[in-house]
Amino acid sequence: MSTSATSSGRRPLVGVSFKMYFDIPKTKSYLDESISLLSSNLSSLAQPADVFVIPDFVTLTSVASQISSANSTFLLGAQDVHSQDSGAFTGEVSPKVLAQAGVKFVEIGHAERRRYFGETDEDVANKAAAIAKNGMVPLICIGEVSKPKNINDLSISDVEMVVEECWRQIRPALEAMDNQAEVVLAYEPVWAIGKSEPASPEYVVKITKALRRRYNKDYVESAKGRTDASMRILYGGSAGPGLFAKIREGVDGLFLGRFAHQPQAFIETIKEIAGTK
Ligand SMILES: O=C[C@H](O)COP(=O)(O)O
Repeated sequence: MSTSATSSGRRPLVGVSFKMYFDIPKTKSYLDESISLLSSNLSSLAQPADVFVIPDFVTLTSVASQISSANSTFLLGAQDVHSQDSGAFTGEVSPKVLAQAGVKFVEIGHAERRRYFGETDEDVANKAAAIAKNGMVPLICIGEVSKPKNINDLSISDVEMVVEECWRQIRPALEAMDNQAEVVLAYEPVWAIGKSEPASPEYVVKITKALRRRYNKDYVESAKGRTDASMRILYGGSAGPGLFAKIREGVDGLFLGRFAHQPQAFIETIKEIAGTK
């Protein structure tokens, strides 16, 4: 796909994480089918989009080989990383090695890593800086833990409270990175992950628009040297085909999980985000 930007200056972005759902044969067959489907649909896409897949660490290099031997436009992601390039950190994975393996996006701060493995905002900030230093893009997951009580009738201060909770998770990372570094925010309300349906489109648009306003106020208009184009926002949390059109006002794409674990559903969602001719 070409690298030209959309009118917003931000290229659409969509990707899927396999979390720990796929075994080795499933990862291979999923990629084979998705690569073939994407390549046969590529010429019908209305605009260029960045499309990534995030396998587990064991299959990362074989997925990289599958992508490159098929000359596919898929980009590679990783589910986590350590903040140091090398050292005595048994069981961890180096950002330098991920970059050597061809990784472009590194997911950090996912709600499951925060909840089960104690990842903190400080860890996320250190990892974000290491990812950017190694020439990759941090995909920083943020989101409020609890569903607001009056979700269908949010006041300005309700929205501000959610944004504040998210902003506490992202600010240390933005401060730790070079101002020129590109970043992706995956806004995933924790209460909407792993459910049968996503947060309501109205809610997602309100929060994601407010997140972008906050970013522009704090980092673009304040002359901190960041640009509007250097941060893309994705929505994640039980997202799938049919959602993007309803929330496109607030986001640059989707971060998919279970509802893109069938290649056909993944490709359908990519087509919705890039548009078709
Ligand atoms: O990493 C992806 C997100 O956590 C969403 O997962 P899900 O769509 O299966 O809820």
